[in-house]
Amino acid sequence: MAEKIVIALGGNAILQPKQEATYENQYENVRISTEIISKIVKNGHTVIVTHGNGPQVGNILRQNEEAKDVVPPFPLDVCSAESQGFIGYMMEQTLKNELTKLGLNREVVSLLTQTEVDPNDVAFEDPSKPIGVFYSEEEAKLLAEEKGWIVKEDAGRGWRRVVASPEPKSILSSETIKRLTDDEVIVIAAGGGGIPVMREKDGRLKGVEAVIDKDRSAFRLAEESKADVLMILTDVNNVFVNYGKPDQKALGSITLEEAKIYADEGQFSAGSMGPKMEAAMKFAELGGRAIICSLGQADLAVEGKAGTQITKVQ
Ligand SMILES: Nc1ncnc2c1ncn2[C@@H]1O[C@H](COP(=O)(O)OP(=O)(O)O)[C@@H](O)[C@H]1O
Ligand SMILES: NC(=O)OP(=O)(O)O
Repeated sequence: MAEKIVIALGGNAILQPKQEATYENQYENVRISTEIISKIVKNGHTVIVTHGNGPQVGNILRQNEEAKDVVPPFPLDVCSAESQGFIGYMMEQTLKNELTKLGLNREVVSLLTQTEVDPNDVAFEDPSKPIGVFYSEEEAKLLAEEKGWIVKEDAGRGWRRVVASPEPKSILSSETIKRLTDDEVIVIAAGGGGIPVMREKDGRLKGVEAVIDKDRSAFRLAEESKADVLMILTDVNNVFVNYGKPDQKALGSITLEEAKIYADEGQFSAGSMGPKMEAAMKFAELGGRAIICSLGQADLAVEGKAGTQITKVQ
């Protein structure tokens, strides 16, 4: 059965933590991702692709700060737009090339997308979104002192700069995205969670200095574009219970009720699997099928043969 699938690509799909952030490295990673996505399209499904931008937006912000005496720096929402632009460019180009290789002549378009947030969101008081590269605790604390950054430990992987990450209220171009997908166009949208914007009292839009979590905005995108499937791709084949312990167990097909029990037990870490499971559970609550799996098993997972699959009822 042909389905409309929102595919959210994790940060690792664009840049692995130990890789240098060169254009070439990121382009090749994106090409590998789009090679797999093109197989899903070949199997007859409609896809909307979204992606993270944590490492990239952090690096762009840093470039702005380091060059501030030569070129005036841009605010974080503009850095977010820049990262969405360059990742979208790589994705649009590689996806088109991979589809052509498979003999598919499909239109691919990358939309610079704004995401509305609430300016009074409590998240502004407690920055939590890691961006940029990883540091040792010592380096991070030194940078925090020198540059006035807020730094935090990132899910056991090292220390990173953090910025505010408000909840996405709505994806501003979701109606257009829906129309394009109804017309069989493959859309890349809301990259990096979308550019955070707020509405002034008179209704005008204004940029907000923050970075939205892409798993949360992927849920909004799936909800608003009326997708059948929300698929979150990361670097593990499945979600696990007792992750990292000798008795860890991979989750296959589970119900929303089971997922809620595991979430209440604290099985999903706040900075990594937590937001993915939160998005997946919200989507399952709406009656859709949510999948969390690795990039390499994405096409199998769509057919229900891999990954963690969450639905309201089995
Ligand atoms: N319960 C769990 N099951 C599987 N992976 C988990 C779990 N808890 C934490 N993780 C970690 O979550 C990571 C994926 O989250 P993250 O690195 O933020 O994803 P991405 O950057 O791909 O969006 C995995 O590499 C794994 O180390
Ligand atoms: N915006 C965002 O969530 O990016 P990452 O997935 O790269 O952290």
